[in-house]
Amino acid sequence: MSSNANGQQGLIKGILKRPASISPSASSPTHPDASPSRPLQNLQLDTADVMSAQLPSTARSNGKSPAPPMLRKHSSPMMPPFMVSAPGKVIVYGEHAVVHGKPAIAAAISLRSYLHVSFLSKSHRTVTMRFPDIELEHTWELDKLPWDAFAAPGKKKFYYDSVTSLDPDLQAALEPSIQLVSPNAPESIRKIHHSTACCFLYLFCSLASRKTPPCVYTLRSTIPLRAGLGSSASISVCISAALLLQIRALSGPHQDQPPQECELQIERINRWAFVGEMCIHGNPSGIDNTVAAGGKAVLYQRQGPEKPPRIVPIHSFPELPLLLVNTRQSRSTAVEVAKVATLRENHPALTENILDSIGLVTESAYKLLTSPDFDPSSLAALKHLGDLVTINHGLLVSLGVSHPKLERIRELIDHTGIGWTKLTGAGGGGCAITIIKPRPTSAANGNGVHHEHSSSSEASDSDSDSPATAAASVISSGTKLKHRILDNLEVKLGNEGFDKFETTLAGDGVGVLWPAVLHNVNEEEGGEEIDQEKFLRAEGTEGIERLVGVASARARKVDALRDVREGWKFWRPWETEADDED
Ligand SMILES: Nc1ncnc2c1ncn2[C@@H]1O[C@H](COP(=O)(O)OP(=O)(O)O)[C@@H](O)[C@H]1O
Ligand SMILES: C[C@@](O)(CCOP(=O)(O)O)CC(=O)O
Repeated sequence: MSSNANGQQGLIKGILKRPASISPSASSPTHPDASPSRPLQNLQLDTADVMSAQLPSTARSNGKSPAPPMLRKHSSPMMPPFMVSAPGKVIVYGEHAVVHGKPAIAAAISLRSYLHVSFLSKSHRTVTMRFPDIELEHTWELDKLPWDAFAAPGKKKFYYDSVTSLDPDLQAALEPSIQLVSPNAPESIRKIHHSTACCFLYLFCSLASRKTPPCVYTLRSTIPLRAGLGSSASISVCISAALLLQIRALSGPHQDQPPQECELQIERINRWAFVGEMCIHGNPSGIDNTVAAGGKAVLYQRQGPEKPPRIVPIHSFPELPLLLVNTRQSRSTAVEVAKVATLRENHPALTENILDSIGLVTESAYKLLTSPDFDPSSLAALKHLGDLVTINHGLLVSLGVSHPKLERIRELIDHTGIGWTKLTGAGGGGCAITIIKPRPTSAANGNGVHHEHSSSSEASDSDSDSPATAAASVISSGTKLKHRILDNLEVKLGNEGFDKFETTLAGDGVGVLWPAVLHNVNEEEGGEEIDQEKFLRAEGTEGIERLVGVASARARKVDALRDVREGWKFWRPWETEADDED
């Protein structure tokens, strides 16, 4: 790839492609997860030095061919901005039963948070958090942050450490800096701002250092907040990944990274994201950050109070088109969980049976997904997964955690025959998900409902679209019909006050755009830099996705499923595994 306008792109790519290197004289002990392929040994990286580090002449620009040697640019120490991104999640099977020890499956969705990191000249000595989704903006003076507390003997944590609880002394040391945030906001808003600020500062003070270059962290998310979609885990993963990249504690992402190495990077990000989640939630289960960091899907099962939960990645979970509808009905997870507990007290045998059945639903899905014969493109396999969605919803209704709005959404969607629908998460409001059928006409829901959209007149209508659409003949008529159904549905759902999102299930985890430059926009001039102001001005989900180079299959008018994310790189252990098998 050619270098960008300021000539630093090759250098930055090189930095990303190598694990944090050490000077030969460094005498730090070997850290626990060092491996021959990951010669990471330097445990206390000096961020300022690292961030102006020189590309070794052996670094390669694209993973294939050697890049021309580059000289250190003493006169231009400022880094171009970079971005990281992480997905939200849905529970596909097993919510509520998971509280009672049964397994659940959660998967990533293509709604994501995006964090833009830009650097200021050294004279600034500040760090700024710009989080407009919650109207939060704050600048701290770097020298006034409690670095000594975080570096004190017994307190200092390293990037490879596993931190499973927040340190009350460190929380107390952060308190004065947190109290500076939004002092005049109403109490309810201040609480949200303070927990987000705590998430950011705890990670910043743990991973960065006093010598960190002045930075601005700008965050925007396309994930609705507090709707059970893991928005907090997604931002925690972004913050963790950005800081770990800044201190060069991550290798890649790059194309030919072995699966174990991908997993190591994901694990490292995930550990710190869990710390961020603890700042926002107190006692998170860890499932949301695990999915946001690693992507795809995981099986999750509690193993009692003393043991850590069982978390098994499901790399074979297929990427599926998913319709997500937000009731916009606020609900409390605690209230819904308590409802099930009460039902269990009043009707122990019945409730236990329902919970067991939900456990069986999850196990059936897991068995199918991990079977050696599993063919994600087979209609029978998709129908099996879809039937399990329908059964799971019925069981959740029996537990009393649905809501009239969720039932209304299911009714509207079932009527179109477009897919299999269930509530997701705690219920009592929140969101519904629909796994979309490949061909809505032939795969109608089979319960005798008349499908207004499956008439032949509609199908032929869709074939005689405008010249522009017709020219995009790569879209099959089945897909056009599906789009038409979805468009009609959007109007109906919108009229009733629901928000509809067309997303993808089981996609990528954390992603990196380094530097924050898009190339196909303006190739001749070295691409277009995504600067902080453009990022802040982007309008809504569409504006953000367009700015950061995301083009959905639908926007590209093709039948393909996966969104194109131009320039973005991901750790995809499943892809390398698949390649190895070839
Ligand atoms: N886009 C965002 N910008 C800033 N903070 C966010 C954002 N998304 C989530 N958060 C933080 O996470 C909290 C929401 O977490 P939570 O209530 O668990 O909802 P969810 O189920 O979506 O994770 C917010 O109150 C805020 O502290
Ligand atoms: C109902 C439950 O199983 C899932 C709650 O999910 P959410 O809060 O809607 O993301 C509770 C839990 O697992 O802690």
